[in-house]
Amino acid sequence: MSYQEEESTSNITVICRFRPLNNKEKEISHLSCVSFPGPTSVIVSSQDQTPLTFSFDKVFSPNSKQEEIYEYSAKHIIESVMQGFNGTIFAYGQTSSGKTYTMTGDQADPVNMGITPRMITTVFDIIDNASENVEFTVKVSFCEIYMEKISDLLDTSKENLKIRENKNKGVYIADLSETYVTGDFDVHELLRIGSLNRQVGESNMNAKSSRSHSLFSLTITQTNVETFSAKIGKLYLVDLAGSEKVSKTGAVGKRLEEAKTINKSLTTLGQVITCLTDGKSTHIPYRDSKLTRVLQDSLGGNSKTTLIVTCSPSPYNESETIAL
Ligand SMILES: Nc1ncnc2c1ncn2[C@@H]1O[C@H](COP(=O)(O)OP(=O)(O)OP(=O)(O)O)[C@@H](O)[C@H]1O
Repeated sequence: MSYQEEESTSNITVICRFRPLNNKEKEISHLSCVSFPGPTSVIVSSQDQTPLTFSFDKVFSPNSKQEEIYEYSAKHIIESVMQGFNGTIFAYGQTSSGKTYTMTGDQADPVNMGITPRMITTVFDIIDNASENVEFTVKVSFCEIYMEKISDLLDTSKENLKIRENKNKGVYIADLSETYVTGDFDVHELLRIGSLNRQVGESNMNAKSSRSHSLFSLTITQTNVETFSAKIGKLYLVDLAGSEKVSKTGAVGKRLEEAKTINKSLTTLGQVITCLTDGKSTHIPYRDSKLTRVLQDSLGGNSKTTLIVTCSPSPYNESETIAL
């Protein structure tokens, strides 16, 4: 996916976040291959070519805090979901670039907490402070897409679930469990349990690498008890499987097949986002992967999307950083 020198249209915000160098990278070199000339651009230096400048709606350096990322990427999405629209936040990047840290982080630590737990808390703060005329119901689903198969992370007996579409529900996953919740504690607990069920594997670059795309969703229905008018907003929080160069991750056999499937679905996501942002495409290839098909109603139309591209600042990963 390439996002160079382009402004995003209003419904899709693309930000880029660099994590600090990790110990393995420091052993190779303490130097970073990136510099930040301004809040919306990054320069990636390379040994072989002239430095390249990339522009995003916002670029976050390795010093950035979880709270800043949340404020910029997520707050406007919650407002939109509470008005009855759909919203999606993705983290996209190379293995070990900080996707899970950005999306989930340390749920128990207020400083290192990622976007998802912060959003959960905010949603229930808004509900608690809403007018008494409005009744809310909130339901949670959590699934993963692994090797193009959808499994329920909140009920592990449900595997290979099918995608369906009808006029009332739009595109949905048949039989996926939906758990009604009454407070943020319940949702944090479901997030914790579901995360433990996620497919992980070991690669050369990350001992607990996420090999699936995980999709955590909150559906919020608000009914005005005087007028009986209702609005429904759906929020998807998506932690994508790592994009990677197969040679570097040491993938063979099953891991190689995983990597190919992951890279194919990420390519489709890139194509869908490019079609949505260029404003010219008449055909959007949602059906080319399960991920984009499931998210069809949450990517196009009136929905709001933030794509967070996570990157390593190390020269060791410079070619992947440029490729993103
Ligand atoms: N911004 C950051 N600040 C501090 N530590 C970070 C940051 N981003 C990532 N890390 C740390 O780097 C390691 C790898 O991050 P993480 O697991 O989030 O990567 P990932 O992109 O989700 O990888 P994978 O695709 O393999 O699952 C973790 O130990 C994480 O805590």
